Amino acid sequence: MLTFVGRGWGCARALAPRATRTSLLVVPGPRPALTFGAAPESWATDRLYSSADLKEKLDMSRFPVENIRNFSIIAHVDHGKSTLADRLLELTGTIDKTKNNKQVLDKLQVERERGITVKAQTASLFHDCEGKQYLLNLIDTPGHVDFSYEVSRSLSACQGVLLVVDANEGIQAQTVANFFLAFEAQLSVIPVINKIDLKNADPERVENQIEKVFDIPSDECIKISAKLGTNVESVLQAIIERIPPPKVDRKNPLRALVFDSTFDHYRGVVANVALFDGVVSKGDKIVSAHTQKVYEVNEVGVLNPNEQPTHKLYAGQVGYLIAGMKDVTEAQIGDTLHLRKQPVEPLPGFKSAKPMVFAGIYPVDQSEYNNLKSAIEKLTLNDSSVTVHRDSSLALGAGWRLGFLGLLHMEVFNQRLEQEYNASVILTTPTVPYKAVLSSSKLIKEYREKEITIINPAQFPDKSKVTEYLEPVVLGTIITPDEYTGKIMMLCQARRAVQKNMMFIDQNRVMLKYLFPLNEIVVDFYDSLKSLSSGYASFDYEDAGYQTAELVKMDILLNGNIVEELVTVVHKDKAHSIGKAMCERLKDCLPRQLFEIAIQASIGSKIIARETVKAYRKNVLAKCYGGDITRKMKLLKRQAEGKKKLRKIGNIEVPKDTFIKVLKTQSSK
Ligand SMILES: Nc1nc2c(ncn2[C@@H]2O[C@H](COP(=O)(O)OP(=O)(O)OP(=O)(O)O)[C@@H](O)[C@H]2O)c(=O)[nH]1
Repeated sequence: MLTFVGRGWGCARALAPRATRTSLLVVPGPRPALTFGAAPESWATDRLYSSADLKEKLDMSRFPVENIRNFSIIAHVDHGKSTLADRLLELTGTIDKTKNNKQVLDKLQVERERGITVKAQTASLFHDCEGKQYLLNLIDTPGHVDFSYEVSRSLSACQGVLLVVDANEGIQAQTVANFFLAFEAQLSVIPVINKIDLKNADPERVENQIEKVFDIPSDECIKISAKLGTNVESVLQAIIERIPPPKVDRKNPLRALVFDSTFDHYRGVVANVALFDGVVSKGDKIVSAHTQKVYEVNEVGVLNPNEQPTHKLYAGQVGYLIAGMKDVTEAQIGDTLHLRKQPVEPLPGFKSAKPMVFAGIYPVDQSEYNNLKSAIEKLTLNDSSVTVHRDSSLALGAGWRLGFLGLLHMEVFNQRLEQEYNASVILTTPTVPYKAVLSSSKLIKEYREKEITIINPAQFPDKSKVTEYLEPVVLGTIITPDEYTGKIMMLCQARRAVQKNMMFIDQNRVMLKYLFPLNEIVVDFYDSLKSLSSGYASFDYEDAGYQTAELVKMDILLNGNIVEELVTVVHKDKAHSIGKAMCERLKDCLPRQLFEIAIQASIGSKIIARETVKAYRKNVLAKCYGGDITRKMKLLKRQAEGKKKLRKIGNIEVPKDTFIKVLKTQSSK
């Protein structure tokens, strides 16, 4: 068993907002050094390092607690968090003002390619205002529901938030979810209406929504264009005036919360810390409350926005610390660090992750097992919301079963494995964690408990050995223009959802609450919702426990051989339509081969759907008339390389991406 399974040693966070929210249950982790490539040229690091006032800038004692503001920027996806962060970095001189500053805090390749934030990023800004020098610690957070664990974790280091709302789109589902995270953590909320430059912007309507839904007086809203920089100074002013300084005591012994960390191949763990009490300096001997291991602090500093060493860090401040932690298990997010001779009561830390979907992951080639193991270890250190269990399969060999917070999370993790670690993997059908109450005494003895959680469909116990099956449910929030309500209600019904609430948030926007079986929304609900509503509806969900369900295990077979990647658990009433859809989709995706292929969906020995792929011979040499042997050799070599990307099931060769394509249809029926 890998050591990082169930790293949620940490205790329930006292401040925990929305205890049931999925995102809260997570202990995210550090980024690897690989992601810290060269900083964008626009970063003014040279200026900071070489300027005459460098020494003065890095003396953190010049920021008394009352001059510190710790805040996060939270919002629905694409409402402009990272763009506002850019403007704040520019306004405070942290980065030079150039036209090239676009989401500079989104450092990962996957973030830049997808145009989304997946990892919260910290930056310390030095700001002079009315003769006082302020230290503003900004945390830019992701907007997508799959990454909202980053939001909840970031909030533990803050006293306030900027709640950014798009002036055209208005309040969306993640706006509501993020507001409640901040509200329940008792943080000051500054509503910022962004994109007022847009032609269809209607800031007054959004102000009214904010007043109605969040009970925040409309005159507290700040209207800006982060893109053009319009009125962003008012945001800086509001941060100073409306967010309280942290409540800390520098005279107490050191108490530092590790709220994030990265892994550097040369320096080991770089921990992001928020100091709740005391002071930490280079050379201090510190202790991890979790492991009780002692370390010497090699470096402390602030992120401005990249690392800048300082002499010390003081309570109330947020920065980084390097103390020679070399092993992945030493870098626990949520840990409390204290001085060796001054033990303290540990901070509450964070709850462990509660994965919403599980998928098997296997090396394409078993000889790559150890490389993949090391890549997964490093990446889960970077993102410890991923849970890892060792797994093996007859067809796929040794591998792991990973738990993710959603499908986008799974895709991003897979993309990062490929991009940052050059790993080539096979992913199996994502499944939600079902439960079974066992009736078979043999099984109860084997599992040593009556109620088991099933994260691998291959281990789904037969109906004859079970009293009942349970499926996870979530409370979903949908916000949509009124005209789409009817269609959306039909979609929800088709997904076996039960309506819980409905309210108008303004004259033509509706907020719907539904209880959904998790497996009905995990794969493609969001895509269907977006296409039904021409992109206008938004969706967010939180954990709502379990309900009984009639479940069956469904196999997909190719010429009688079970495709391990596609074994899935489905609701009894949907087995036929899902099986049929998967067979049809496989037929579309499978390349024709030299012989006929029968694609079948079965429940036990009962075949419930079938499709056939006709035989076909792909002769890559067909176009090579005459005797150009080098050209023929080239084509044959290319064909051989292509075969490496294939998976063999019986004698059938299946391209790796076929299964991912097929999975997309799984819950659409
Ligand atoms: N017109 C206009 N566009 C803006 C403004 N602010 C941001 N945008 C654009 O909105 C898009 C999303 O901006 P981001 O800053 O990446 O949004 P985000 O909230 O950080 O996105 P996620 O991190 O993925 O949730 C980008 O194309 C920005 O250029 C604005 O004030 N006006």
